[in-house]
Amino acid sequence: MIIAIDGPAASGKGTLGKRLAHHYGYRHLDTGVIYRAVAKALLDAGADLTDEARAVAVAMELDPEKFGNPALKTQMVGEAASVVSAIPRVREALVNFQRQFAADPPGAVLDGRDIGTVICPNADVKIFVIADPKVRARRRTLEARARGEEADEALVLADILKRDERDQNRAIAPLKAAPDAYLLDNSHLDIEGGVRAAIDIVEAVRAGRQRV
Ligand SMILES: Nc1ncnc2c1ncn2[C@@H]1O[C@H](COP(=O)(O)OP(=O)(O)O)[C@@H](O)[C@H]1O
Ligand SMILES: Nc1ccn([C@@H]2O[C@H](COP(=O)(O)OP(=O)(O)O)[C@@H](O)[C@H]2O)c(=O)n1
Repeated sequence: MIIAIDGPAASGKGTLGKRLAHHYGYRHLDTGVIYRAVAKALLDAGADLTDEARAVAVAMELDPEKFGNPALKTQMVGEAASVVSAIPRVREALVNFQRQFAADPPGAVLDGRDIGTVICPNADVKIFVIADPKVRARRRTLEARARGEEADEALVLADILKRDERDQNRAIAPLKAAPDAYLLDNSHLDIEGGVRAAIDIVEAVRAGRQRV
């Protein structure tokens, strides 16, 4: 089974993806880290984020072993990721890796922006996670502070809104819910509540299929 989770910045996709994968014994891929890794490599090299040839070359040489690097999680890298991810050839260079990850047994949970629409349009279950922007900003701020970073909630909110706007309006693979995605509003749920709601969605889809 393939579970696709999409949604805006800091909506809780990664948390749900990880927990769902654990629940079902599947593998989990946070696809945001892939774009973050491309962005960080360009930033580290002092390269222009819009240098298409260079960005594509970096995307083709990514080392998945390094996707766990905590330095990928910063706000600056997230913002840069949103710029490089709008380059069509960068996205194309990363499609096969993601689809292969999704296809490998025993099953997979992928979270990102275009999983249900572009990467895995035939996913068994698609969930589009949303949460009030202020709630997302609060949670992301607490997360950054827990890592020991300084974070101003108003600036975090501005970053989230700017990234959502860019991700929704780009020409290729924009952030949007697939027509057959289930909406999960995480604003007023704690993590356990969100996980239960997501499992309920998966189980409802499975039960519906068995009836057919
Ligand atoms: N339902 C929730 N209640 C409280 N905090 C949450 C909830 N879901 C996620 N979080 C926290 O919000 C932050 C963003 O969640 P994350 O899963 O990283 O989002 P995304 O992958 O969409 O960017 C994390 O610090 C996470 O622990
Ligand atoms: N499938 C994906 C995942 C991320 N991205 C881009 O990568 C950026 C960082 O993604 P992320 O999922 O790590 O961001 P957060 O929601 O964790 O803040 C996003 O703002 C998108 O521009 C994308 O274009 N497609």
